[in-house]
Amino acid sequence: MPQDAVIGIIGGQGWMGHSLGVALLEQKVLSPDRLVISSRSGRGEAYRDWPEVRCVKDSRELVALADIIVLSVRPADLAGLDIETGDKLVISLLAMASLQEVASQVGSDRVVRAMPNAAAEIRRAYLPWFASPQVSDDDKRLVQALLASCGTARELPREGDLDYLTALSGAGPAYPALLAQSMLEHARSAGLSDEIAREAVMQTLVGGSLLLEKLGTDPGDMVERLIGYDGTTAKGLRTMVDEGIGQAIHRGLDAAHRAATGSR
Ligand SMILES: NC(=O)C1=CN([C@@H]2O[C@H](COP(=O)(O)OP(=O)(O)OC[C@H]3O[C@@H](n4cnc5c(N)ncnc54)[C@H](OP(=O)(O)O)[C@@H]3O)[C@@H](O)[C@H]2O)C=CC1
Ligand SMILES: O=C(O)[C@@H]1CCC=N1
Repeated sequence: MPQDAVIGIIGGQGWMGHSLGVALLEQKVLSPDRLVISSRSGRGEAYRDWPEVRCVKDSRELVALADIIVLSVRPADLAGLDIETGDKLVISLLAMASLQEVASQVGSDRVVRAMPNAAAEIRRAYLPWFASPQVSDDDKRLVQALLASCGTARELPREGDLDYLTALSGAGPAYPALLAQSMLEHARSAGLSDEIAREAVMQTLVGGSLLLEKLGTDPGDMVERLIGYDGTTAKGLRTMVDEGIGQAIHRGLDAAHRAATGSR
């Protein structure tokens, strides 16, 4: 990254914006004097440890101060952004807004679409991104370095893949939370105390996910291995599969994907 490049995050007090801003500062990818953030409600608590971070209310002021602009407002607020970035590099974190929509809203052709997820808060997000043809190789290296501060960043070959991943990885903790909620309800109804039920569910999900990550094999192999073991777990797995858990997940991802593509 150019030593003196200033990054501006529009919506930098929000959930994704502050996760990225704080990650960049904590990992010293950026010094605080090179970060500018904007939010209509002014300076919040997110940057209290870095008083050198400039916080402005007017995003046009941010655009004037920054060399690279990150858009982290809600999709519904995109049309209300009254900014003109010239040919500055713009990185949009917005769901649903295409490269073309972002480019025409801000007036730059150098646009990257990235899709974080809420695990950016603990630097464990998956962050796929897609760049317009006007984005140079140097720009791409910089984008990769900025996004990698929040987890695993990956350039995609097609914009459509980003719409798909908005539905899948963009949801972050949502689908694990749904599974956890259902397991927790069941454990409570079986008479376990809330404390033990929560501990059991969380340690099972976290431990199981870490093991799958470490093994690096197809998760289907683990399902088959446990079905082959033919014990208690096999009974649970077979019943869940027969009851249509696979179809329910596919239909849910289809619905989220349709929402992510909007009218495109
Ligand atoms: N949350 C998530 O899990 C994920 C979110 N995303 C995407 O990230 C983007 C941000 O989402 P998220 O962080 O959750 O949203 P938040 O509502 O937490 O943050 C949005 C921020 O934008 C600010 N804002 C709105 N309009 C303006 C404006 N005109 N100028 C300056 N600041 C403005 C708001 O502050 P104020 O009202 O004070 O201006 C707010 O702090 C969204 O587009 C979403 O699609 C992507 C993946 C996951
Ligand atoms: O639910 C949403 O709209 C946000 C954006 C993508 C994932 N979460």
